Amino acid sequence: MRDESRDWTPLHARVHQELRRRQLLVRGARVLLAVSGGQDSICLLKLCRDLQPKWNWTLAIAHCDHRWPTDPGIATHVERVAREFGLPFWLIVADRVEETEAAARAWRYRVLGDLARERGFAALATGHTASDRAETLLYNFMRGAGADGLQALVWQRPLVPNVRLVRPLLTATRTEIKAFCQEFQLPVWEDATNRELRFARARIRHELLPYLSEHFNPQVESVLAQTAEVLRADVDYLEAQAADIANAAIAPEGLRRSRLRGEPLALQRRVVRQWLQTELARAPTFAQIDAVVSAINAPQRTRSSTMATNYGRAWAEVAGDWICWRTE
Ligand SMILES: Nc1ncnc2c1ncn2[C@@H]1O[C@H](COP(=O)(O)OP(=O)(O)OP(=O)(O)O)[C@@H](O)[C@H]1O
Repeated sequence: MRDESRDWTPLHARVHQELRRRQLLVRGARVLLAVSGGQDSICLLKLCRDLQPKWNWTLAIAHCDHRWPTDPGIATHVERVAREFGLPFWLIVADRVEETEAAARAWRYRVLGDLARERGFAALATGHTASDRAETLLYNFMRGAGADGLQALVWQRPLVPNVRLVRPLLTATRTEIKAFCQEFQLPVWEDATNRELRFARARIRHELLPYLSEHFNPQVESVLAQTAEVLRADVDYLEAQAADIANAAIAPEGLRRSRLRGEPLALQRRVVRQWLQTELARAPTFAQIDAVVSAINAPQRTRSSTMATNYGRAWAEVAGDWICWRTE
């Protein structure tokens, strides 16, 4: 029998190893590929198709039509590509045009997750890359984020019951992927790639990263992606520690100070953030978290400034062993 892996490029081999090492997709899995038509997801499609005989996967393609005026033709193109690759294809068309990038993404993940579950796919695979990871890290860094915000774009996570979202290309940079697509003359729909660029992070991609690469480190994208990877493991560990403390510290009365005293500041902040997330109408700010953290060792009746909570405007106040909410 012919060994297909003889024709593999270094990228094929790397993705194959990552899949195995991280157990992203098991042998024989049913995998739905999210294909936008741009270079990243077309590269994902080619790689998965080539690796398929080794893994014995069942593959299919899904494309979401957002009905953006700039998009005509992409859905038909992706459908044609699916036919060329001999794979089943599903097209999901939006009922209405979403206004923001975030709303469009939320809709996309929802409908793709539903489709995967209904059709019995255990995984939905996307073409996110190391470059996406580096951009997300820089973008969140400049907007202000802790380790949690910087380690965005994980290799895999649950999407809906019985379906995981997996990102097999997270070590590949966009430059590598472009070269791969050119080498195999893959049918990339350029507009789809450009559409991916028009949103908020376009300037990071086109101005900041090239500048950093030229003046500081040519490997900046891979290095930042690795930073995200390291932070991911740190965050997982801290979250697990914080969850244990939160179980004992958070109660209907409020926050139990004796359980938090003596814990490292990193864990105190995490537990307080978790508490505030359930109590406040909006995501807590760094200043709000720190105000409550300083109340852990503060004298009786110390109070924070007023915050918009789920019960109206209130402040956090020290009362014996507790930090509780008080209103006028
Ligand atoms: N219209 C679409 N139909 C199917 N899959 C899509 C579509 N748009 C994006 N995807 C999938 O999502 C991946 C990432 O694309 P893109 O960066 O545009 O989306 P995103 O989810 O908004 O990413 P980010 O979270 O990095 O902003 C693509 O490689 C593809 O797998």
